[in-house]
Amino acid sequence: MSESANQEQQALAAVRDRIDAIDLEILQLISERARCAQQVAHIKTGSQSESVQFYRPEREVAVLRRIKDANPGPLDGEEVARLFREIMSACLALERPLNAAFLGPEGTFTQAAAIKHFGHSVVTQAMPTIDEIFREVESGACDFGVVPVENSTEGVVSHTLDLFMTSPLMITGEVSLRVHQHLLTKAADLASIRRVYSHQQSLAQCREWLDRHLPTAERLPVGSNAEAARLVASDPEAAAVAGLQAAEIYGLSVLAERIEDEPSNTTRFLVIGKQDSPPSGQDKTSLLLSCKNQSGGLHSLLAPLAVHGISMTRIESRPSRRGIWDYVFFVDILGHRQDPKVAYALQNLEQDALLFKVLGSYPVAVL
Ligand SMILES: O=C(O)C(=O)C[C@]1(C(=O)O)C=C[C@@H](O)C=C1
Repeated sequence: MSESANQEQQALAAVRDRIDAIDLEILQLISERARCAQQVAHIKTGSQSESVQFYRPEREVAVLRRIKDANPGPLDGEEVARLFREIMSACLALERPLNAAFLGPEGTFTQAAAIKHFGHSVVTQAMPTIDEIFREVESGACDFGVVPVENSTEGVVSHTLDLFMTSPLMITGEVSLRVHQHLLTKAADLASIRRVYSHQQSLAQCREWLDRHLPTAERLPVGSNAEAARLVASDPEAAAVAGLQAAEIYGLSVLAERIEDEPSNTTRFLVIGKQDSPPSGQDKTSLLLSCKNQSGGLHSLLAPLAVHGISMTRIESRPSRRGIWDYVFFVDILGHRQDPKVAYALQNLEQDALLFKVLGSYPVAVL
């Protein structure tokens, strides 16, 4: 070995020794943190309160925001927050394992959203439909559910919004996920593909790519992308539009990567549960409203938001199913329903609205 190669080996060994020592220190500190979480659980279990809440969304975002603010680098803030997300997830599982229902089968973007929000220690439970996610949480069989609500390319998932009209569940969190779609198959080339399966939203997100590269293949909408991947695993003339997780789970190869028409394609998911979240300092509130069907009705209904200086981040209308041309509005505003300004505005809104329901206040997503 040359002199310079020898020096390089020694330098490398010295840094690796330092890394080994640091890892042991990190391990000691993580273990100490986990013991603190056990103490928290002990205090919570002994409390007089009727429903013990192990999962505290407002505390979790406070921890993640503090870590991001204190991050000295060189790791990126998002990256550091993701690491702490996992540490907290493991600590919570030690207190009490949490389970979350998602739109199955295994490998969907909804499952990825659940893991992004709760960390890998959450026990995810696949449900065949969005309705069943709601039912599973309503019955108490699952602590939380994760449902898709809107996509930046394709717009709202109207079925999810419709379910909020009748469900007693509340929104306790939101998750945004960059969605990359891939063409997964057992076929050797594009020419062998006769059928393309996917969820209808995903087919729509890749419409231009499919028109260009697979113009004659039949497009077959199914319940989820992962379901499409499962079907394709036994059909050599078919392809699925789905995420990488599905390729791994169903043993498919990726024939084309990132085939979504919009590179910034993002899907927003909501976390639903029996309670919403206490204030975290940076929150959103989702409302379900309807007004009298008369000219200027919506304008005057929303006036209290402007009067109290509250920002509206989203409004969607859906047929109310009470009569034709009768609509309900899904409105997101910045702030928590317990913030004084928001509370006043909501009081005024409630007086004028035909239908007024707070779907929940929840922390603005950190990751
Ligand atoms: O602070 C709490 O209430 C905890 O239970 C601890 C902890 C954490 O690990 O920091 C774990 C789970 C909760 O969701 C929030 C925070």
